[in-house]
Amino acid sequence: MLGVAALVSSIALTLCYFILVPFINYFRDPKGLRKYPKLSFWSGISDLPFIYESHRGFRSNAVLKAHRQSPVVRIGPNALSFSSPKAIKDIYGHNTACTKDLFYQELAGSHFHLADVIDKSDHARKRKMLSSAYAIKNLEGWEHKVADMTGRMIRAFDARCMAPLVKGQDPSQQDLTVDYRMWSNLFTVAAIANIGLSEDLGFLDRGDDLITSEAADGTLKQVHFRECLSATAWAQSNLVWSYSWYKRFVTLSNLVSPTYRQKWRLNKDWDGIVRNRATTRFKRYQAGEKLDDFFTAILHDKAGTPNNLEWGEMVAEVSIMMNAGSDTTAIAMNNVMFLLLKHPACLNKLREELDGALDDDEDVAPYDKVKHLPYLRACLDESMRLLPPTTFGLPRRTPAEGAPVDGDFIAGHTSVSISSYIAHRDPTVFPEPEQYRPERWLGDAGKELQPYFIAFSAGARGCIGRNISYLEQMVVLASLLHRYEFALPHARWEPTRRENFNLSPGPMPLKIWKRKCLSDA
Ligand code: HEM
Repeated sequence: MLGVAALVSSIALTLCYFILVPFINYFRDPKGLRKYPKLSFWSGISDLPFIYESHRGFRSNAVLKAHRQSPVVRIGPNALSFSSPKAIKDIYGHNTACTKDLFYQELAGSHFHLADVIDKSDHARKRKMLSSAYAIKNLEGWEHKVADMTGRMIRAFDARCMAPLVKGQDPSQQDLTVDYRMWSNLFTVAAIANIGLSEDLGFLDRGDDLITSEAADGTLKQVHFRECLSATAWAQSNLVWSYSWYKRFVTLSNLVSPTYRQKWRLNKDWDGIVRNRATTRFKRYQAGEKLDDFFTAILHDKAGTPNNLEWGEMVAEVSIMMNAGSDTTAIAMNNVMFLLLKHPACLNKLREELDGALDDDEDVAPYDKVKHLPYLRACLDESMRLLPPTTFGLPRRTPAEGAPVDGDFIAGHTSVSISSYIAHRDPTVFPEPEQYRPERWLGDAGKELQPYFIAFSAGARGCIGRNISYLEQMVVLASLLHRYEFALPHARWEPTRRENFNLSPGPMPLKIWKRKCLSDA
């Protein structure tokens, strides 16, 4: 009898917690959020509709459609999405009163890293520690590492070159020898491992991403880097949106879903990859090796004074470096190649610029020769405008006393965000936003667009790695387009795309052959 009573009361309590309390809160509306249109009928009551959209694979596109009705959309009981470019400064600008939202805390490991730390002074400490390593003046120091990786990519691509494509024909299946999505990712992981940890992963020489993962007990095994990182992003980006329930969702998904079980297992392997990178590099430091890389900046300042970080914090910084430092740039590289192949007039114009700047026999484009090429930069920026690698609305939290956003007063402790995918489609700033038009970035008109370009976010929490990313993107794209021709499988070919935290394209098989003018030279 007692058992039945306990069961009934726990069901009643659960129903009350999940249904009654959210309903009451919705109608009480203490923050005045009910006036905003909702992403879906239930979005004011529960985060589950947003979690459902995540599983469908392209949240930002669903939010974009909702923004056609309103510049502010309620995407969860406590979460607003903005679309107006005016909201950028309020949410992300240098003087914003908003902080990173609880989202970052939920996803953090035992220690915060530069990207997920919430406390502003702790962030300032970390950013100061790492800023010299990432500074623009240090790019020269990293250029030879990027050049080395580009040279290896060229060797791999030379070996996969086919006979030129016959005009008017599509490549045959066996001629599609380069999965550019994979190769650009092998490149960025290998490059950041070299720049960040002085480690040679050999990915570009072998053409695979096999890497050692180290369990907490020291057991080692070989895993695939891309599979582990992508499974982690898939699972986390599906479930995190109901912050207070996230940890329970992780447990539950592990119990009931074989797919999730597999993803969380790969997530452990991802942690093991990071652990092994950190322990491997630390052993070299202990052995007295003096290495010029980001890890050195984590260990001590330029004068050699130790930073005395806890081991967990060092591992966390290695984690964000290997993650943010590889996935985003690889997506950007893939997208710009795709868009240029889809827009031959832009590709020809870029080739003309590159051929004017580079010698015929130059394999790897020297950064000095390409860094100021206006059309190259315009092609990259237009690609990151149309398809920003990181598409989701980066969640910020209003301060306790509330804050103005886009002319509205938003109550305290509310989650606010603006997705770059949406902001970059504002036709008042970017006319014909769905068109790939690098020309819009040229000259003074192009400079005026910069405050509305948020692929790297903005303000104090903007991307610290953007200079490294431009270095990699420019050198690789210039070198490859100068040396090769590429063809997509056919004229209407499109990649699959899934939005985890980044908008991740699927494989992009290409045919590749040497450019005639160069092979004749
Ligand atoms: C196309 C390439 C890249 C894109 C689109 C990109 C985008 C972004 C964005 C949107 C943020 C803000 C994240 C947030 O607020 O949650 C960010 C922050 C960050 N990015 Fe990047 N990123 C790129 C390349 C890189 C590279 C190459 C590195 C490292 C080498 C890097 C390291 C970081 C770090 C550490 C942060 C946190 C900065 C802070 O909070 O102070 N990123 N990035």
